[in-house]
Amino acid sequence: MILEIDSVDLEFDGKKVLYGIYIKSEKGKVTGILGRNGSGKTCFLRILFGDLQPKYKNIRSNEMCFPKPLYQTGIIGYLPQYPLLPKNLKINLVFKLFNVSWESFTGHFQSFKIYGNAKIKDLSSGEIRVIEAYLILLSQKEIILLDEPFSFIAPLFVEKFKTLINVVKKTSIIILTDHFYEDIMEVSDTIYLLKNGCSKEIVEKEELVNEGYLNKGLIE
Ligand SMILES: Nc1ncnc2c1ncn2[C@@H]1O[C@H](COP(=O)(O)OP(=O)(O)OP(=O)(O)O)[C@@H](O)[C@H]1O
Repeated sequence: MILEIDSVDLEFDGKKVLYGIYIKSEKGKVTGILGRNGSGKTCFLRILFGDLQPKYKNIRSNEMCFPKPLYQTGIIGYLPQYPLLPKNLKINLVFKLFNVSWESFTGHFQSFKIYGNAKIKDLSSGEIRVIEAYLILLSQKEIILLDEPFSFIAPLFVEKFKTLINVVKKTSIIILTDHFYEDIMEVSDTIYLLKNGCSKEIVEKEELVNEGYLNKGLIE
C-alpha cells in the first residue's frame, strides 16, 4: 500500500499553515516528519486522520482517492499529543477494548506487570503514554500515525518502541513526528521537513542545518 498526500491548503484566520505539501509513505517504510514548533506537523497528521478539514487536500492510495475521512474507514490509528484514555478505565479492560494482548505488552514492558488490575489514573503520565503508544502501534491498522510517541518516555522504553516500529512497519504504513529528531532519523526510512508551509524530503542530515532546523554543532 502506498499513501500520498498533496495539494493541502490549510489556513487559520487568513494565516497560511500548510500549502506546499507532498508526502509519500508506504508499507515497509517508516516516514518521519520533522519541523520546528508551529510548522504544522500535528495539523498534517490530523488532516490525514480526517478530524481537521483544510480548504483543500488530496489523499490517495495506489492512485485511488478516499471519498470519506480516513478515521471513518477503520483503516487508520492515530496517537494524538493529548491523553487518549479515560482515567477511570481499568488497564486490563483497555487492552481488551483495543484487542491488544496484555501478555505481549508486559513481555516487552515487564515493569507494567503489577498494573494489570490498576486503573489508568493510577499510572504516571509517562506510563500512560507508553500504554497509549503501544495500543496504537499494535492496533493492526493499515495506517498508523504517531504524534510525539517518544516524548515523556524513558530512553530504554524509546529503544523498545523503535524495535517494535521496525516490526510493525512490515504490515502497516507508519508516519510519525517528534522533536527527538535523532530517534526519528534512526527509525525512519524517509524523512520530510515541514517549513514555511511546505514539505521537503531530507536525504542528508546536513540539509537539516541548511534548512535552519538544526545548529551545525549538533551534527558534528
Ligand atoms: N485550531 C487552531 N486555530 C488557530 N490556529 C491553529 C489551530 N491549530 C493550529 N493552529 C496553528 O497552526 C500552526 C501549526 O500548528 P501545529 O500544532 O500543527 O504545529 P506543530 O508543528 O505540531 O507544533 P509543535 O511541534 O509545537 O507541536 C501553529 O502556528 C498553530 O498556532
